[in-house]
Amino acid sequence: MRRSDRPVRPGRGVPVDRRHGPAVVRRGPLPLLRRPVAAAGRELRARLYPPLAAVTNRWAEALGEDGFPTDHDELLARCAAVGQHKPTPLVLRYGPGDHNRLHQDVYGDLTFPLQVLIMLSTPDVDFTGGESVFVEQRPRQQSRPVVARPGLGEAVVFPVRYRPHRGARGVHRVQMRHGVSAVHTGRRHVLGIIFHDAR
Ligand SMILES: O=C(O)CCC(=O)C(=O)O
Ligand SMILES: [Fe+2]
Repeated sequence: MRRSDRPVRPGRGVPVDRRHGPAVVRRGPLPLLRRPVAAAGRELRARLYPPLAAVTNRWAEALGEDGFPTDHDELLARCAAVGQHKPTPLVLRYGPGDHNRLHQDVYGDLTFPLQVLIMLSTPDVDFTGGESVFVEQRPRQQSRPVVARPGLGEAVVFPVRYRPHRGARGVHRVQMRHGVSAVHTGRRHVLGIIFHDAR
């Protein structure tokens, strides 16, 4: 199958709730992906990949897992070999009331462990609300939230599923999910870059 510029699927991740009067309409943040954005997303993805692969390979070593190729084309070839052909970079648009439930962007057997979001709007000017939320789940502990408010053009790099943590009994996985708190006013645009393709 040819890789296309179409978004993977509407509202990557899990749908958000959006209230229209008395009815609750469930829909995801609107995926907007036009050709130039797709091309920019692909180039960014390839250029951001090598230093992140170096980090994930240190993680893999610490956790006793298999590592990842140092070249993004090689990762995409491995994705294709397991049926993951669809490109995943996506521009998401959130309007008032839109949010994104806590989720993990896993789209097949092959998951590259880090992903990136790049803020395309100016917080407090273009929108209010709409914080990026990350929740860590450590074994036998209560969940720990972390909130990020990237400015226009700023990026956040975060784990797709888990990160290594050195505890008293060695290195273990700390699970992580991410989402977005409700946008109160305005429009919030984000470029989401996931390095593995989707099934
Ligand atoms: O809009 C955001 O801050 C995060 C969107 C998201 O779920 C992603 O980029 O995977
Ligand atoms: Fe996501």
